[in-house]
Amino acid sequence: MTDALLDDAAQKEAAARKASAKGSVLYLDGVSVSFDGFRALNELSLVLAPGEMRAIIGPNGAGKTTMMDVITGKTRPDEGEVLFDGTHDLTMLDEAEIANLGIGRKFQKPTVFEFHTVADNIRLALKGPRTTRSALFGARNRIPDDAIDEVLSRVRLIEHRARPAGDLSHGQKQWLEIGMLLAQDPKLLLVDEPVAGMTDAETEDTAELLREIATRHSVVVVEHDMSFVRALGVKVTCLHEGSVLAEGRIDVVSADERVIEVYLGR
Ligand SMILES: Nc1ncnc2c1ncn2[C@@H]1O[C@H](COP(=O)(O)OP(=O)(O)OP(=O)(O)O)[C@@H](O)[C@H]1O
Repeated sequence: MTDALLDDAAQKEAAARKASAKGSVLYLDGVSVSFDGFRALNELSLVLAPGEMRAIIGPNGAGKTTMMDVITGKTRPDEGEVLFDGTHDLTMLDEAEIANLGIGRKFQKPTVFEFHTVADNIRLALKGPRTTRSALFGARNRIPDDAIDEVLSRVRLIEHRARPAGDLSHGQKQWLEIGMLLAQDPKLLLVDEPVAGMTDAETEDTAELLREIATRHSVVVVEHDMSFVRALGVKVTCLHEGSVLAEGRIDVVSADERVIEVYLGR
């Protein structure tokens, strides 16, 4: 292709992306973030459709965490647009405001309340006043057990409801934390490396769990485990040096020479 044709194609792509902002749940366009002159995100653009689950892959330092930090308001971009639901400009909001809009994030390490029961962990997370005290002794005691059990069934922990969360396996703690997020009924769920440290069986169950979750919520999941990403069966975005290197079906992305060179072939 000539330079003129390439410019034309890039402009058409940008125009199509712009048009897709309206109906999207998440829209990033030309997002850049620098740390001391180093570009962690470099004109990153990404569009997530309502109800879509997207897997984000890419080598260490590609910008995956920084992208999640920008979406959740932890990091402000130097430039670029970040829209939620086509209307909310996330670059103007703080972390609490973004969480209240319905964006939930699960970090890699599970952070459950180890000394509380599994059921009480969900009780704490269900909508209502936010202090632990009021959650356990006040308003949230009136949350019907049915609501708690519904979440626990979804995350496969119903049989463990009365156990202290600290007794759960690593994988079960991850599910409990996902359950705590689901209890808040977020519109968009951001999940960072959910299967790191899990057994093969737990990894398979987590893929199934996320597929179920994606029937009711939009999901962005960052993960290095390619068999897990394959099991999700969703569109994949490979980041490299802060930009999208390749995007599409996993079999296409994983066969891309550039993806093999910078990531999979290592
Ligand atoms: N607060 C910061 N200050 C300086 N540099 C940072 C900061 N946060 C991230 N970086 C740098 O930005 C780049 C992107 O980092 P990021 O954590 O987003 O990558 P990643 O794709 O999540 O990597 P990994 O797979 O290792 O988690 C890295 O080179 C990192 O060192």
